[in-house]
Amino acid sequence: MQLKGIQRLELPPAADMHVHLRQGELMELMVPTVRQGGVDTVFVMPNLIPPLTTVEQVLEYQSKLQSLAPDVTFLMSLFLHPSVTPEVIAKAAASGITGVKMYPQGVTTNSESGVSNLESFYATFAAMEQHDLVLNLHGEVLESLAPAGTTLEEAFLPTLKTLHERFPKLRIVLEHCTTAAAVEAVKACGPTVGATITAHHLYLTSDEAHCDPFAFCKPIPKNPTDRDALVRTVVSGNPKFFFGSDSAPHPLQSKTSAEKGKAPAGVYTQPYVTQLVLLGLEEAIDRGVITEADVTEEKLAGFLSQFGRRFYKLPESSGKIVLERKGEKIPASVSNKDGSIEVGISKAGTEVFSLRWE
Ligand SMILES: O=C1C[C@@H](C(=O)O)NC(=O)N1
Repeated sequence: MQLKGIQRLELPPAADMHVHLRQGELMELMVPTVRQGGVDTVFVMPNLIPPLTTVEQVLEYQSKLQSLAPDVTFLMSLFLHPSVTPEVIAKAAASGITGVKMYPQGVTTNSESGVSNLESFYATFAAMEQHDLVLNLHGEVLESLAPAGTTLEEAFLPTLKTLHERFPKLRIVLEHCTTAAAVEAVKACGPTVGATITAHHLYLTSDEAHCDPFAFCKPIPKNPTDRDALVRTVVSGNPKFFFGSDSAPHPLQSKTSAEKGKAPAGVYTQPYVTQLVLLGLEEAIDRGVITEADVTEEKLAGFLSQFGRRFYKLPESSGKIVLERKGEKIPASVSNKDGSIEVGISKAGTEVFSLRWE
């Protein structure tokens, strides 16, 4: 296959192992965009207001999502908090909850009740290891804790190693990894440690993220070398790395009216998420970072669909998505019927594959 020249491409539906679907009216607008982007399975983040710290809250949220999209599989997570005790973990496992997300306190959107001391959660992690729940890490330290010259993500990597050594059977996902160093750190761990890679970190760098509010997110995109290391990882066929878009919608108004550098963090990619991964690879071919021969259907299916399902112990999807070049361009935004909520989409105006389900 020659990605740049190909007119039609068939793939298994994507499994997007890191999504923000929000709540209320914004959730109602977001949920239908999951399948629009070619995705049939999502791992849903719990950083709502208030954060989802009880099994009951998570199950109630799941049933709302499920009623909005009966044909999507919603894998659910708890927000790591002192109230998530080993007893809560046992109950979560019995209720079909998949994972627990760790947000360092204050590092990103709705993470004010996040974690300031990981060691205080070791009993919870031991229970997660015992009940086979996944630990999902927002792998960054607070700016005040990062040594000069190190990224917030690189400063977190020793913690990943410590957790893996201490809990070798605990499945851990380093979410939305953005640096070559993070890729190497994940490779150095055993098979219980994996990582998600987003679409937008395959095409954004810090230059764009600092001047365009629609490219601003956490972790901040890094330099071209890091971006290109992520692209190479996607086409490497290494099953430790799988797709998780971190699609993070914020009302357009909050992005455009914020003072420079103060916009809420989050890049919204969900309605075109499969196409945006392909676009990231196409741009990398143009830059000479990878070649046409590096991108095969097998590797795309592995990264987008199979590796994530395998890590989460799910069966493969029986569905199919078809991507065709028809001159479709990404619209500027999605909005609800009465226009009261509008969310800007990443890479608006760019020509991408059209996607349909078969
Ligand atoms: O980790 C996160 C959270 C997300 C959000 O908006 O919830 N936005 C981000 O950019 N990164």
